Amino acid sequence: MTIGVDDDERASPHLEDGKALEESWLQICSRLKGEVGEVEYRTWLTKIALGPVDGDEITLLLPTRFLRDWVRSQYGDRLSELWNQVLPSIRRVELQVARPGDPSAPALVLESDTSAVVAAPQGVEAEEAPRNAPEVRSDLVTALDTRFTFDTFVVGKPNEFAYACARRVAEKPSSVGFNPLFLYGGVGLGKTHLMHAIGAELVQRGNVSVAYMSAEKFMYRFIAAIRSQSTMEFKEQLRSVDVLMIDDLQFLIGKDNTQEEFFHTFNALVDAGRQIVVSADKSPSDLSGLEDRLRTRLGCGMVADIHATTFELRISILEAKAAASGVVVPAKVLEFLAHKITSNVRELEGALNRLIAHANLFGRPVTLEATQDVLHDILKAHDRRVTIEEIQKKVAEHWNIRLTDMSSARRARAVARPRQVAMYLAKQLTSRSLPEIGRKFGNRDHTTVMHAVSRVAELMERDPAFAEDVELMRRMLES
Ligand SMILES: Nc1ncnc2c1ncn2[C@@H]1O[C@H](COP(=O)(O)OP(=O)(O)OP(=O)(O)O)[C@@H](O)[C@H]1O
Repeated sequence: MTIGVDDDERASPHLEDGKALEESWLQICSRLKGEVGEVEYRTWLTKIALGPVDGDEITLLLPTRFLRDWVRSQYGDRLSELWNQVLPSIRRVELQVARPGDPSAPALVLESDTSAVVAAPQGVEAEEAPRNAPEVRSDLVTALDTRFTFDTFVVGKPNEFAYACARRVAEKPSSVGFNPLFLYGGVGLGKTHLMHAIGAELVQRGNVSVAYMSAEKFMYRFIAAIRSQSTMEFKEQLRSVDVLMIDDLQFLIGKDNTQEEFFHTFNALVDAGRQIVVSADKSPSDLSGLEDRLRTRLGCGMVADIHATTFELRISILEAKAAASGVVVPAKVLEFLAHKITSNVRELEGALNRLIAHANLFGRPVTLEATQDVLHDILKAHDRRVTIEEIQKKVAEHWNIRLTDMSSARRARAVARPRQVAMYLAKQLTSRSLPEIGRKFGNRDHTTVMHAVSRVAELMERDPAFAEDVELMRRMLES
């Protein structure tokens, strides 16, 4: 991290003036903030304190080894460049750890003493550099995506519980009953978004170290640490954070050693009062393939699921994203997309983004016709091939009624309710009109179908068990 500067290029040092040093640092901080963004800056760079200057070298101090390594790997070169630009007498930047909690740790007072501009950091851990020592892996953490905040997360029935839990953890990490927070749900429904939002919120409040990574990354880092015989450093880095978030935990199924390591890290952090947030595609009890003791511990805090989106939520998400893009997308187009693309938010967002990009590129307004044209391939892939007959058959089987009752006149609830569900699913999963659906259900009127659709939607809102049943049915039919 040393950058060379010719002697004659060096400006006269102003290091006898502590203020110059402080001002230079402020200037550097402000430039870094502009370059890396507020969230990154707060997460990593506000933890840096000025250390002593020795000749042409300045020492910067970080509270943990983990932070030092991270800052060194991500910002080391840039810090050197900036120091040299702002204060050319500085040619080298040294990063050191000032042990937290050490009573002799430096007060980091800027003095206008001629010999020591900054109070000597007595608590500084010397940079150990034994030959052949393994490199400490500092690329443990994935930076938070600044787009994924609570503000940009659209809340609706299917995700309101998970959202409330995430907010709670961001406000009061490690509260009883919320540690760990386990978020689960299908692909592309917002688990990662919520985790990043927790991270962003915590970082904004300050003074909390947050580590987010996928379970896959966790495993690769762990393997790399074993290979380079640096598992102690790996453990130390992980265990030094206040909040650890691991995404897509299902990846650890069948990876016994990594699970074991994760289990110990998990216990160490929870025992030390740190917060853990985990996401997966299934609930802890359904993650067969994970060790029992790990599943048990994962289910000990708060388990929150994110359900498949409803039409209303898809519309709200599309509205929010269209508004943020600045492109006018007519309500008809949004409704069309929300009807057609029901799989997950990622695909819905992808389709809208493509429309918006197209509109921007050609400067043409978004119309229903243009949408069908631009999204031709996506819409084709989403064309539902489920038939009303299949729906009737599956629903009848599930609720244990006769197939003929789908079109019979019987009105007993045990028969009428499954029939309504089948009508609801027919509306959701096929492109048939209400009268067409009615005809398939014993020549019923389209208003009967309309009533069935709204009745089922209403019941789903009121009764989560019923909603789960219907959702399950839908997924089975779609797959
Ligand atoms: N409620 C929501 N409001 C706004 N955007 C959302 C919402 N839910 C999901 N998204 C967006 O959808 C995309 C996919 O979400 P995300 O990556 O969080 O899904 P995931 O559940 O983690 O999926 P995976 O299982 O593939 O990891 C992201 O761009 C995210 O911002």
